Amino acid sequence: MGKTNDSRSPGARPDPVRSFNRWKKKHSHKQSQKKQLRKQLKKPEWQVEREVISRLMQNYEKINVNEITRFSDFPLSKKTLKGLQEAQYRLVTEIQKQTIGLALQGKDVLGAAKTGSGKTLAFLVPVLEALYRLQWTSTDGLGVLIISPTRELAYQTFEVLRKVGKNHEFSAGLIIGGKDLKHEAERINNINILVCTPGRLLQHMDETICFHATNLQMLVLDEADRILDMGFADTMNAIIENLPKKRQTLLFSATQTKSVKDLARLSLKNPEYVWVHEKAKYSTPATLEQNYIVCELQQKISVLYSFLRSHLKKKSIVFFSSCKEVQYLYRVFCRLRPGISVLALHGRQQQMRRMEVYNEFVRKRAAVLFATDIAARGLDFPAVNWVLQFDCPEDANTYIHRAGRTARYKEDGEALLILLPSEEKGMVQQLLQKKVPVKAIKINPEKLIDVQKKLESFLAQDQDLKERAQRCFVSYIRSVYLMKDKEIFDVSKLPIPEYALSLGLAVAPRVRFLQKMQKQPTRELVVSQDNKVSEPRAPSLTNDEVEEFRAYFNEKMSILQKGGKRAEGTEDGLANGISDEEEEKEDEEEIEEKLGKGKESQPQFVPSTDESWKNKETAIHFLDRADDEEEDDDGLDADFLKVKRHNVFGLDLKENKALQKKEASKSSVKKKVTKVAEAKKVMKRNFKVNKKITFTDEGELVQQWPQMQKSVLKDTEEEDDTGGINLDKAKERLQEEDKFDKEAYRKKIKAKHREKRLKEREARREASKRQAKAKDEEEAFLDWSDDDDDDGFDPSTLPDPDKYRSSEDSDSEDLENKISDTKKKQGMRKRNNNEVEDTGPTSHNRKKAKWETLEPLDTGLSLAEDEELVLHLLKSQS
Ligand SMILES: Nc1ncnc2c1ncn2[C@@H]1O[C@H](COP(=O)(O)OP(=O)(O)OP(=O)(O)O)[C@@H](O)[C@H]1O
Repeated sequence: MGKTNDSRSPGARPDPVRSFNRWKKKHSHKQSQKKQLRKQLKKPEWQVEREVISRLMQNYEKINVNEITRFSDFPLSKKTLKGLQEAQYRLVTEIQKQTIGLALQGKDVLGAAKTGSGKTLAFLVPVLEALYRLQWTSTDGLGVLIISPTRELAYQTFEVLRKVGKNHEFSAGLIIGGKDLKHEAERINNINILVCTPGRLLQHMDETICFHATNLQMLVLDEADRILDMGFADTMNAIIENLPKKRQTLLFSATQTKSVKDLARLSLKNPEYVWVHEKAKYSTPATLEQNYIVCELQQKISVLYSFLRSHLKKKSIVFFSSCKEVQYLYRVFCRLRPGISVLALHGRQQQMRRMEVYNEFVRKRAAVLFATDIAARGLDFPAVNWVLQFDCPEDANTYIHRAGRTARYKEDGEALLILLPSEEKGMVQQLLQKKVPVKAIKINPEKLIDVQKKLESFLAQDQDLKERAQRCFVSYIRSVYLMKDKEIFDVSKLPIPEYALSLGLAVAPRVRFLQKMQKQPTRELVVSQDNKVSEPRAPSLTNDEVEEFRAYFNEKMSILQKGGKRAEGTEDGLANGISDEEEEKEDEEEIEEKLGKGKESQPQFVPSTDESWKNKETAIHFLDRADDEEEDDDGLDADFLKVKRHNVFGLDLKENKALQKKEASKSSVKKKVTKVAEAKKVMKRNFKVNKKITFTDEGELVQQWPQMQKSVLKDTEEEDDTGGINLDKAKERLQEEDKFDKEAYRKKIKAKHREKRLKEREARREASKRQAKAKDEEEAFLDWSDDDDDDGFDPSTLPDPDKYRSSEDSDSEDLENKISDTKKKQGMRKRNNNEVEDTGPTSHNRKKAKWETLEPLDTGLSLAEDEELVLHLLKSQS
């Protein structure tokens, strides 16, 4: 026993626990060393990304269009692919297949494909990849510019960009008109991808100090042919000037521009033309069924109403040529209650309203949208069944874009074009040339519902609607008049009175430009005849002519004032074809053109030596233009008119005189002369105001005009008046002056009243005198005591004391006192009686009371004689 086991003895096995712990320690140390090493070796994320990018870029060259069916077949970033997948985009469309590869390779691309074929993604994918390739961050500023012709299209593109690019870190911004410029200006510098309309972009380029595009990598023009056409020419040229020359440019449209001149402006480098459907049989989607009907202008509204009544469960877009047509017909159709919800979209609406309408129409399953051409291009409303072209489009391209709002991306759709008999031949020909398969169909007359009477009754009740109808009328005629293709659009063939009736108007409004067009030769004749007469014509102007003359100035001034504010919103007008802002712009151009014509024609008519003829000629030109201006007025709101008219009277005559004196070339801009300016002028010339001074009877001088200041503050004011006007003092002085005037007025009134009172009293006295005289003495004798009023007492009614007591003055005095005492006593008693008898004493009672209170008079006669006397007196009284 007592045997111990020594574990440390040599040869004994080591303790496994201890050795494990030692191993564990070593191992963990090695692991941490390895970890540290790995950490040191690990590349930064950007570096890894760069490697991925370079691998992707190597694959760009290997892209084989024929092998691509899906987006994932392209060498795209994971972030873009994820975004596409999440938005349910997997298979590529033809235009995407053919252009994305080229764009990834950095080439300039001109892409054209039918409407609804997916061109938006064809440029958005390369946009995202371009910035990804460059590892763009928010601090790098603006990298890509996407320009759209309309606000709605820009908004739609921006939404798709947000959806597809949501996994990228770039910032994207939407810059369109109708929002606060300042608000946009604060954010614009942090935007990497900017979706915008041309007008608004240029405004920022001009007005936002820190906005620049020096780092721009890519420029995209959606609906490129539209953006590069004449309408946007100036704006786009200015924008391009601000962009770096070294950049990639992508142009997309369903109707692509082939103009070398247009493309030269963009300085494209060996661009790749991709016309996906160039060899296709038709230039419109195969799933789109297209028909046209021919009907008279006056039938069109009834046709539209009948169409809507038979398509209540469908979603339709109806295109009109001008905003005013949309505005009027929208209201009328809302009142007609066709049984389907009616919406309106046009360039005159507020931006918020436009967005609301856009979103509402996207959401609705069945509805009809009345629109101008702002909705013709690019908009991707889902599930539109019908596109109706109420007014003939400007050209075949506009037709294609309008019709393309239906039958998008493999969906079906139908398009119906309404043509006037005069438009049929030319338009159908154009469409066939453009490979648009349209078939003529006929209206079923049994299904046609005539709404003219209803419209007439609406207008009879509603003045505002009537005015809208008039504007609609003029606007439509003008749109036809301004169309370029005169083979299709012939304004002289329009049934004008019938058209007015169809709008509900009993009388066709005067369309002055048409009248002028018809009268042109006559006017010239008149002028040349007048030319032989030496009498100036101006004095023979009628009042109406003078009014028109004034209206011309007014309109001209308003146009000149508007001049500087046209940048914003230009895109909408341009997108409208012939509508809104474009209408106005064209009006302005027309006016300017006529001004120019006027200048040129003046020497022809005006003998240079005869000044009066210059005046006459000026008047003639103005009247010409006033004709046109009324046409413009049709397009303006009643408030503005009021404002304009208000301006007229301050300007016209001065303008007239100035124009008569100066040459026509200098007449375009006149500075408005204000009353203040005129007053200053007078002050400068040191003119003195005439005074009117009169003399009083006392020979005092009284200044009657200008009125003299009377208040005490006068002197101090004069002392203080060292320079300028002290407003506070002037106010104080006026208040004092006011008090002074009021006091004087009060005194005057008081004196007047006093005088009146005195006159009245005098009149009363006179009347009572006359009354008294008229009564005989007896009566006067009996009545004297009845007189309450001391003033009314007439001493002449008393018996002449001289007759009885001529020498007894003291006695007579006593008698008088007696009488007065008696009178006083009587008066007192009478007052007492009055207090007792509410009803008041009758004259009989009063007399009785008087007799009762009289002291017995000693006549010196016997009682019998006294009685005799009394009886006699009583008899004579009765
Ligand atoms: N690869 C795709 N897969 C599925 N749907 C697609 C694809 N590409 C586009 N689309 C859908 O097709 C519709 C039309 O696309 P998009 O608006 O880009 O046409 P577009 O060619 O630009 O038309 P437009 O000429 O009228 O402007 C959209 O609804 C879009 O979501």
